[in-house]
Amino acid sequence: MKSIDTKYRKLNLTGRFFDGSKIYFAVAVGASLATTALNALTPQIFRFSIDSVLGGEKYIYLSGHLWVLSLLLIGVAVLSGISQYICRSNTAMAGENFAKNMRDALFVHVQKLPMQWHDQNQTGDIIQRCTSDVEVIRNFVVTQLLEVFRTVFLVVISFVMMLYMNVKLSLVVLAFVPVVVLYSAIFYRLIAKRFVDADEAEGELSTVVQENATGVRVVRAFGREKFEMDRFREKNEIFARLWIKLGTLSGLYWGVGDLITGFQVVAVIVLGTAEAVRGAISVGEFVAFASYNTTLVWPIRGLGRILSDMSKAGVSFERVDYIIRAEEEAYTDSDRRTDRKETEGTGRPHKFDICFEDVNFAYESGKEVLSDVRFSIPQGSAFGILGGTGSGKSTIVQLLTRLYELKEGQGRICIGGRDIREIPLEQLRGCVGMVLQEPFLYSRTIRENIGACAPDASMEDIRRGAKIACVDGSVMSFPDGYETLVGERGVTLSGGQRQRVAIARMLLQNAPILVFDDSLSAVDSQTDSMIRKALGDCMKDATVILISHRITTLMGADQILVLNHGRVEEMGTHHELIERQGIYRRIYDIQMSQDDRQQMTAEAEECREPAAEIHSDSQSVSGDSRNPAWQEGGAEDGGI
Ligand SMILES: Nc1ncnc2c1ncn2[C@@H]1O[C@H](COP(=O)(O)OP(=O)(O)OP(=O)(O)O)[C@@H](O)[C@H]1O
Repeated sequence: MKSIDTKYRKLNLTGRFFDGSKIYFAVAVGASLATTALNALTPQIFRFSIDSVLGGEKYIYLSGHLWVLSLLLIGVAVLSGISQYICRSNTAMAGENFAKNMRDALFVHVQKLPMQWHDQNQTGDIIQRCTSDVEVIRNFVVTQLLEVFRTVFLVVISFVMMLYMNVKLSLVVLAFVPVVVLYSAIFYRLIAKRFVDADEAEGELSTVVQENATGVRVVRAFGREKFEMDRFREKNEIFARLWIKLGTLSGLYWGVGDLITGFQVVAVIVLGTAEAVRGAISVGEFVAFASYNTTLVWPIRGLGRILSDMSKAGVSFERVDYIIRAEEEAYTDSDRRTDRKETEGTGRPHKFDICFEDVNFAYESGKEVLSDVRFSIPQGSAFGILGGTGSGKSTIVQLLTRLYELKEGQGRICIGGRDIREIPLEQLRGCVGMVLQEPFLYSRTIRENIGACAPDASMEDIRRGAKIACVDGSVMSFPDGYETLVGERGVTLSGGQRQRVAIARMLLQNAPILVFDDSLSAVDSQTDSMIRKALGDCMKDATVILISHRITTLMGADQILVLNHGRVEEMGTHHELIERQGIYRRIYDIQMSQDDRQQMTAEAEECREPAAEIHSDSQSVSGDSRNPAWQEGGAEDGGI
């Protein structure tokens, strides 16, 4: 039952990806059959040509018309060439369309898969499923499937001709067919499992390469080259060994196959010669028969290749289907609405206060990461979150944007009084601008990176965002300015520059809720303070969530939440928390040694006379002090 279901899914999937290519495929099949039919005529022309010379009385009428046979041969060759061309060009179009549809569908689907799915699947393996597996399927569906049609037609047509010429010899040929088919089927079963192993080994090898290419700095910094080389060698060894086994098996298949077909050809030649000597068959007929036999032998032998390709394609189908089958992010009823008008209760929220109500959360691994988390953030205020590594700070913002979903009974998160599960995902995420500690930058120019979320942004807008994020000066110092190409994941920029480019990108998104997830960690305290001041100026209405390990980054927030092992330990303003003598106070004391306090005072003084780059950046940030909370933070920085 399961296998019928799987086969049906495969057919369904194939049909779906053939959209727009069916006509090309049909023309290719038609042209291939025409070529086969034309080729089947050639042995008959040879037969009549030979018999007209050697065949005596019976064919005497042809001897004066050999030129007609020559013309026929030329005509068949020309027509065969034309139909070959039509077949190949249409096959290429059908194949490329098919693969394109498949890649499109996979890419779009992967975009919609939940974070849990991405957590459980390796990037290298996903890439392989979307590229080489698609190629294997394309190759089979377009090339081999066509071959199946051609083979069946060729076998039928050749066999009819052979039967027509000599029944006894035809039966000899026929006797070998089940042997070859059975042999191919056994081979197919043997090889199928090995293809699964080889494909999986390739996925693992790709993952090692991908991880090393992206993590090259870490590998070098920790001197992990040898370890990584050994890891690669091990995977490479397994991969090579599996393909060698496959190659050996294939060699055995073709060797034994050659032997079987060799026997068949010998049998036909010996018996055919005897029949010709006996006069039961003319020399021309014998030559034509041998020719049909040869054309018949190869496609039947090719059945093994078709079956082995089928097994490869079957494995690749499973792997691609694994992605297609994966459920997309949990969409609520409101997500499915096509009418995205801003009607009450369905569209984008109108208010942006945030409320976490008794939130408990665990990832797939099962351990509870957040327990009874309860807090609210009024619209337009700044909210700081402080907590140790792994205390659940990032989880809070991942839940806010529904990158991970709260299940029934795990509490509620509201924006503007509405449960976020009722807000369409697109609208929800459009409301929240986020900068991560290690922001991802595209391998494009800085201008394109900053404008990535705002396609209509002008150069002026881009520079305004960059100035607020205090990165305009650095960018302008590059020879190519905003056209500077950022290497993969921004490797040509420093960590702090990457964070600031990401902040500029977020600013252009114009979101009413802004989340800074430890996103000022790579900039120095002075620049951190400058950026916060500039942001405070221009983001007066935004609801801001600041996550940081640095008390100076958080102290100006209206409320600060201290998270300890997923629980709310303390909450209040900086002054309240200092007075409380709890964890916050202890961290404050550790971070603010007397020396630091003095240094901070000096830095704050300097802030009033910023360094060249920062000065030029900050000067361009216009406006008065409009976000009291943030400005207060700046003042406190200065005041200590
Ligand atoms: N995708 C995930 N799948 C499973 N567990 C996760 C996942 N993301 C985080 N965790 C676990 O959840 C806990 C909280 O992680 P989280 O990233 O929220 O902490 P954090 O306070 O932001 O830490 P840091 O300050 O180091 O960034 C950690 O124990 C972490 O291992």
